[in-house]
Amino acid sequence: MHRITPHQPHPLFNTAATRRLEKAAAAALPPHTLMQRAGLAVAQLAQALAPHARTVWIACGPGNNGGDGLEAAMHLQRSGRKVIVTWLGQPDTAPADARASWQRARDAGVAWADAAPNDLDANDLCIDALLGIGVASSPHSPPRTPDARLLTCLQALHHSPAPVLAVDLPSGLDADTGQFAAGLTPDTPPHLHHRAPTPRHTLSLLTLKPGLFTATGRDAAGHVWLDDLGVEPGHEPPNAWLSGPALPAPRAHASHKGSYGDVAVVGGEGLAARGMGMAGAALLAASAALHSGAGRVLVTLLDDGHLQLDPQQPELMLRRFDALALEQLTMVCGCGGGQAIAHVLPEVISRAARLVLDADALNTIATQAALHALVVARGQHGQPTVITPHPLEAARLLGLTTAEVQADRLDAAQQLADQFNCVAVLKGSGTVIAAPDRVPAINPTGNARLATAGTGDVLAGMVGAHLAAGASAWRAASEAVYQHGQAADVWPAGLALTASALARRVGG
Ligand SMILES: NC(=O)C1=CN([C@@H]2O[C@H](COP(=O)(O)OP(=O)(O)OC[C@H]3O[C@@H](n4cnc5c(N)ncnc54)[C@H](OP(=O)(O)O)[C@@H]3O)[C@@H](O)[C@H]2O)[C@@H](O)CC1
Ligand SMILES: Nc1ncnc2c1ncn2[C@@H]1O[C@H](COP(=O)(O)OP(=O)(O)O)[C@@H](O)[C@H]1O
Ligand SMILES: [K+]
Repeated sequence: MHRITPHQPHPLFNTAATRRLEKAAAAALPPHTLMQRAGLAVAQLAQALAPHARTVWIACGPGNNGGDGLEAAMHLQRSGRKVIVTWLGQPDTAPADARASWQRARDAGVAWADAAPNDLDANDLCIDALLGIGVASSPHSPPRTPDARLLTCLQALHHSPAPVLAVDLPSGLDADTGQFAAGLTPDTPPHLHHRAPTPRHTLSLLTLKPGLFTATGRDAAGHVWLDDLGVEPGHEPPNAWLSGPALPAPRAHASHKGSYGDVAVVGGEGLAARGMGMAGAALLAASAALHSGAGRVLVTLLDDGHLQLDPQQPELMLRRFDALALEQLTMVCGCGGGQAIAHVLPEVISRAARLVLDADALNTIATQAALHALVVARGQHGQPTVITPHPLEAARLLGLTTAEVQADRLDAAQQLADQFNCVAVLKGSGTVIAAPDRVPAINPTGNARLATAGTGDVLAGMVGAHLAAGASAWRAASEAVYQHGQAADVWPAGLALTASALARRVGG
């Protein structure tokens, strides 16, 4: 068993793949073995997380997730804990493994209760073994009204003053998408709790599931642990990867600014056009490219030559659009581009050597099929392209609603990559990186301090710098996304994270 950190990549397996692995492993082992291993792992982690707990309340659902909880209850009771179990199953209808563990918990003498004890405190522990990968959450399956006792237990776990250890998954969370099943979403989003959140842990069993790392999964899961129950994934291919850090890229002594490439940022509609000056977005992207190590950074502002120099960043070279040698440049196009970006997009998409499309470039492409076709053609000509939409921009590109994009972020990112024939970065908690014919990746770094205007522009500039230095579109996107999130993760407490400060720190 080990805690999952962003320091190395991990394969992720969805429910169907996990079920196949479970079936193959179970067939090769004596009956009940996997549940015994799962329950023991849960009990061991519970002891480690709450060594001084007076009471351990274990909420057990009717299926095998509940069985894991019952098995853990037996171990914890035997080790001298005060264990209270609420079991929503019935001996005559429970799956065979869960029934066997119920019997073992009974024999060990655990206490049974209909609901959570009302005297739990921060030193105690709750174990959430209500629902695991068996949760039926497909939007296509008929809506079901969850049973009242299940909802009461879920609420008790959600509002518990004691830390919560979830078995396999936070109950109700879909392992594939990181969204809660209908009717099982916690009532108060964590950011609206007016108290320090209680620690949450999830012990994922057999495999790590993608839903733990994207959409609402990160908040729900808390710290993620894995116990593979002694089962190797064998020939089962992962459905996604949790990204790891970039390989170090030492600079040769015999190198010069030309070795690290030229980035040109095009965007920043001027104030005169529509009364909405957006030069800042382009300057943020340019600053990030500079601090990420680009050899030279050019900036083309779509402001009719209003700004001639950024005195804060004299390294940035302002250029008129017609003075750019597009075929030699890594272009970062769209940050603060407004409507003005439409005039330059056809040329940029057709001619740029390497290209990052962000923000208003994407909004414009979403409305013009001819531009979409030009992006697709870049892939056919082997010209690297990365698109960096947030969920609303992704929805516009795909003709979906934001909710539909968020409902299955891995699938949405893959659709973007396939439809636009390029690397797609779907931003947000658990940013997804996808490319045609490649297993997608979920980024493990970053946090909500990034939820401030301009951080997306910073990311676009960073991707540009990586591309300019010679990385493939995939590497440029995944390394930049990782480093962008990592900068936020190590951000000093008490210091405001603003986009311009982030841009200055991204190079380490
Ligand atoms: N995979 C492995 O290798 C191993 C798996 N193990 C463990 O087994 C777990 C999977 O067990 P599982 O298949 O029995 O499903 P589980 O999560 O208990 O849920 C099924 C129950 O929930 C109910 N239910 C479903 N949806 C609902 C809803 N929306 N609202 C309300 N109720 C809903 C559903 O009701 P039903 O649809 O049958 O009426 C059924 O009663 C897995 O996560 C891991 O912990 C380990 O022991 C060992 C190795
Ligand atoms: N809650 C969050 N957790 C992790 N990353 C976040 C969160 N909120 C925002 N981000 C990141 O911050 C950036 C915001 O980008 P974007 O929405 O395009 O902002 P802007 O257009 O203001 O620059 C993205 O990289 C996104 O992944
Ligand atoms: K659970």
